[in-house]
Amino acid sequence: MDHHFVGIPELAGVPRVAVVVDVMRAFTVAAWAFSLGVERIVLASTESEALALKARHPGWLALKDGAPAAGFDAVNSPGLLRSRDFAGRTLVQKTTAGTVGALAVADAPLVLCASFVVAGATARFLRAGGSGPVTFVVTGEDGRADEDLACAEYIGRCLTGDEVEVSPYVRRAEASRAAADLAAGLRSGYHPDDVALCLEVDRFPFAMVARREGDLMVLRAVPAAVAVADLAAGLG
Ligand SMILES: O=C(O)[C@H](CS(=O)(=O)O)OP(=O)(O)O
Ligand SMILES: [Mg+2]
Repeated sequence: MDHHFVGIPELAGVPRVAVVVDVMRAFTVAAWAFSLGVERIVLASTESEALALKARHPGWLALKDGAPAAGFDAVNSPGLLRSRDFAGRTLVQKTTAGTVGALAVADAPLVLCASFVVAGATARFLRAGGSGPVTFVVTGEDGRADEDLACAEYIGRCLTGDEVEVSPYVRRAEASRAAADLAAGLRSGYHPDDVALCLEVDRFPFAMVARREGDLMVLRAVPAAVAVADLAAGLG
């Protein structure tokens, strides 16, 4: 099938089906947040928008990448997040690449956000819906981030339904510049386990679907068994 792999600056027009990939670390973090009880993630375009949303909605939490900052409740690190309890909370997320990529395709009829921890569920969700050709948004390094490209290509191969050996894709991600920078502690808001946590394949059984809800772009965890048609009917 004719999938497209594009960086954020290359996006032209509105894709029919978009899978936005950020392995390190936005959509690994998002998946961990859902596993820790977050009900929905609101994707914000700026840090000030994230803080304004939090201020307008008592009980909401805000997360951003980079160093911890006043007003934010968490950073973009799976290792730092995993001991938290977010039961029933709404989390506003703003990062450099991942959330920007998802907002760039907000008008697409179907948007999934993905990383290795939800790769299998993402592929099963798309196959159950018979999605057809997918536009993979490779969010890092203007489309050249190999951790994102490897994950996108892996999901693309899985869409054929064939058995796909994941280890070559994980090795590429492990050798990526983002992994090296993270491992060297060059990125802020970091835990030493972050690279390993971002390279776990299929840790979680859900896909992550982003949709406009009013004037917000909202990400939700959806069981892979829920077909696209059911989602459209509001059963997701
Ligand atoms: O937090 C991250 O890993 C990055 C920001 S940086 O490259 O580390 O400065 O953001 P993301 O949107 O998750 O790629
Ligand atoms: Mg990234």
